[in-house]
Amino acid sequence: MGAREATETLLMWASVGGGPAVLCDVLRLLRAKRARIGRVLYLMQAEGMPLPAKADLGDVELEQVFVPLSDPTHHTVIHEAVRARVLPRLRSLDGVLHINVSAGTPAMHAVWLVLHAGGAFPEGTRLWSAQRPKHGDSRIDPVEFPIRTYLAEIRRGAAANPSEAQYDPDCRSAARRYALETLARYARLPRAPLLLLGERGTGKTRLVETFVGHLKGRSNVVTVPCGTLDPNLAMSQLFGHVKGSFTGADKEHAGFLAQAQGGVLFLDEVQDLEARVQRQLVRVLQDPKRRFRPVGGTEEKEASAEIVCASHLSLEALRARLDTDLFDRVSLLLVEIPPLRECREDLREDWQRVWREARSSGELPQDAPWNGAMAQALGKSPLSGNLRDLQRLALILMARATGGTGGRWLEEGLAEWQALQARFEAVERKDVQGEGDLGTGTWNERVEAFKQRLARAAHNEHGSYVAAAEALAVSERALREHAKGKKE
Ligand SMILES: Nc1ncnc2c1ncn2[C@@H]1O[C@H](COP(=O)(O)OP(=O)(O)OP(=O)(O)O)[C@@H](O)[C@H]1O
Repeated sequence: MGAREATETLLMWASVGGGPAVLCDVLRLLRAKRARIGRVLYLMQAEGMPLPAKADLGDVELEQVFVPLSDPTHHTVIHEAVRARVLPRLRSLDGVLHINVSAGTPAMHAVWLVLHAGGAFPEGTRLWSAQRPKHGDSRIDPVEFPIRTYLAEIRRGAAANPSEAQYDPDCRSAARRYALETLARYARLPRAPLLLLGERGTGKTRLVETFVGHLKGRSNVVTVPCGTLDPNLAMSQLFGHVKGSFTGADKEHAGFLAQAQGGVLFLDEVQDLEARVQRQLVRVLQDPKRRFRPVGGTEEKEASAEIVCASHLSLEALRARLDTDLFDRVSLLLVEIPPLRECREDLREDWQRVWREARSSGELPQDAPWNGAMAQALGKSPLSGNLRDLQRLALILMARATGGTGGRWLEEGLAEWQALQARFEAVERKDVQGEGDLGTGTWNERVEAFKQRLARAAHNEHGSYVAAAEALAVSERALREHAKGKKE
């Protein structure tokens, strides 16, 4: 078979014990399995290891890749070396990649399998296990351990113990790095309530459920989207109730706070809690043991839970919506998660993460598509829906890529996303500016209401009160006061 026809690649370690004979054996056995190997990436731990004779290789091109290993039995050392020296070479491959996992130490086998499970190799990669017994014939068998098995294992582990931080604290943008570093510092403090503010879709919920839970060493994170609590039952939903405490309470109910015992109670959109619940929470927060009384109960219970709150509102708007005592207690430690438009240096990484999560089919590329037009479109979009705008783009592109709409799916999908974005951005602007609705009341009340909307719109447009005040040549304080609806 000529090298021009053969498009498949074999990747394997140079066997220290077996030498070139192992490679020739593997090539022969793969050929018998109808693999059309035209190229071999031959990984060598030390320079000067023997190579097969040209005649034994025939048309197969051999590319030596020197991967120095200080310790070939150490998983981390091997993993790092392979990531740095081998994976970048795989970008240029066409055709199927075959990997012989058998040559090398057990640590090397494990690294191939983990990389495969993590999706580091091109779609369609085949793993092989080759054996050369002292007696009898050599053989090569497919590694029968499908990726799904690993992934299921990883997901099971992650669900039971979400210890992996989803955010990369080494992010590029100064704004996000500052926020994450502050969050990490604060989250390590036991029993200190934490408040996260950030626009919708900046990933607050995910951050609390993974990063904060992990930093606090508490895997049990009970998330309560406060707006979903039933106004009549909110007290019981949060603090529980005893049997018979109200009509329909035919058995005792523990409530979210008790469920978060020893873990984290995450109150998302905390301003949506009704006033009575807010008052009750004040009591819980001022007690280091987090004691509370279930509805209808006489005895207090103790929930040694950490409390984290989040809101998409600005600090000013949150202050206006929360009970003052509650606001004072939950806002002791504040972290503001910046919107994506203030972290554009991280955009490509964010896009890659969102793509990987949204990727629903093995037919789709593992790596998020990227070109100049996309960089430009994403770079200039206000991305007011934050990660959700990226999710929309991923879904539009995926629908086109899998829908058989031809080769221009990327350009056409991008144009479709831009058109939709324009619609959503317009809705967002109207929402902030209250376009078409000039309110009711006296002239002065309407003027005040209008100033409030103007101040909020300026904040939204410029990303912060400082920037908005500078652009409009007004004092930052005045702008904040207007946004709060406070008269001068
Ligand atoms: N690091 C991440 N990588 C990929 N997707 C993410 C990441 N963080 C969050 N997401 C996804 O982005 C979306 C928004 O995240 P999340 O719900 O955590 O944001 P939020 O700030 O709590 O917004 P909202 O209050 O609107 O729910 C979710 O669909 C979530 O799954």
